[in-house]
Amino acid sequence: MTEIPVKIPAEPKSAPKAPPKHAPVPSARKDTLLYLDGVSRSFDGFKAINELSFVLMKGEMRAIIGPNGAGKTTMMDIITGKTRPDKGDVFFMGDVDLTKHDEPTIAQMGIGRKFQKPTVFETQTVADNLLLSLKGERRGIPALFYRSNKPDRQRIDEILEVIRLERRRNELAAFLSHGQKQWLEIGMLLAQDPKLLLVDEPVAGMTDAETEETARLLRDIAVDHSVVVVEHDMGFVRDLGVKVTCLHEGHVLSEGSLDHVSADPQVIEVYLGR
Ligand SMILES: Nc1ncnc2c1ncn2[C@@H]1O[C@H](COP(=O)(O)OP(=O)(O)OP(=O)(O)O)[C@@H](O)[C@H]1O
Repeated sequence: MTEIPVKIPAEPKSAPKAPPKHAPVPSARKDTLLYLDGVSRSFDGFKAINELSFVLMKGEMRAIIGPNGAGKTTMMDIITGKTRPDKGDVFFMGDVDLTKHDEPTIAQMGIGRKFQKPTVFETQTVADNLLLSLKGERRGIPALFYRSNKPDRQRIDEILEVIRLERRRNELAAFLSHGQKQWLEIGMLLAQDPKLLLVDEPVAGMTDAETEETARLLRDIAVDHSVVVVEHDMGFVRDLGVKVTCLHEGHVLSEGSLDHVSADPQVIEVYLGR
């Protein structure tokens, strides 16, 4: 009997390895949430940010201090995409180049910013302010027409507890004190489930008791969030109990514990004016 030749398929050549989708994160940026290096930005020839390097690790809370005009706001503007740097690296979560994204995209990526002045919806209740801020499809739907589901209500309850407003949940935001409006706005940021919260001068205009409570509130939030707080109030910064970065002329002048920074002769000279 004639054997039918069986054609044995040739062994497939091992497929060439596909290049990794993303280049590996350089070790300097590994585990960083924010990584700024050599960042500069001028306005009409004036260097508001000058070779700024700043690193925030995942899960860290940092306080940023510095005299007026030190570049704190411009730094936040660069991180959030409001201002483009002239040069330098700005990375989020190790490998996301923030200089290539616009402001709405950066917010979507999980960088939430709270400006100094509270901007809550005064004619809505405290709970509805949070409901309207929750991440998801309900954005833009008037609270009146949106039926919250159980997970939403649970999340709102959790946030109300963090921001110390459980007992005010059904009151209009207009009736809150200035400090409570600030807390509500922090809660509205939390409702967006951000990876990083940037909080600009949260205690300006607050009573002493509110200021002390805000330090506790931010410490609670920092247990499971990364936070950058820009603040002038040194008592409050001390209560935060975190690493401090002092900016001056768009550059890091000193960094470390508040005791270390406030004992730095350069800081004493330029910041404390002594
Ligand atoms: N859009 C702009 N055009 C021109 N100059 C600007 C602009 N934005 C910031 N500057 C200048 O850059 C410098 C840094 O300003 P920035 O607001 O970042 O400082 P800051 O540390 O936030 O100050 P403050 O504590 O007073 O808020 C200031 O001299 C400011 O006048």
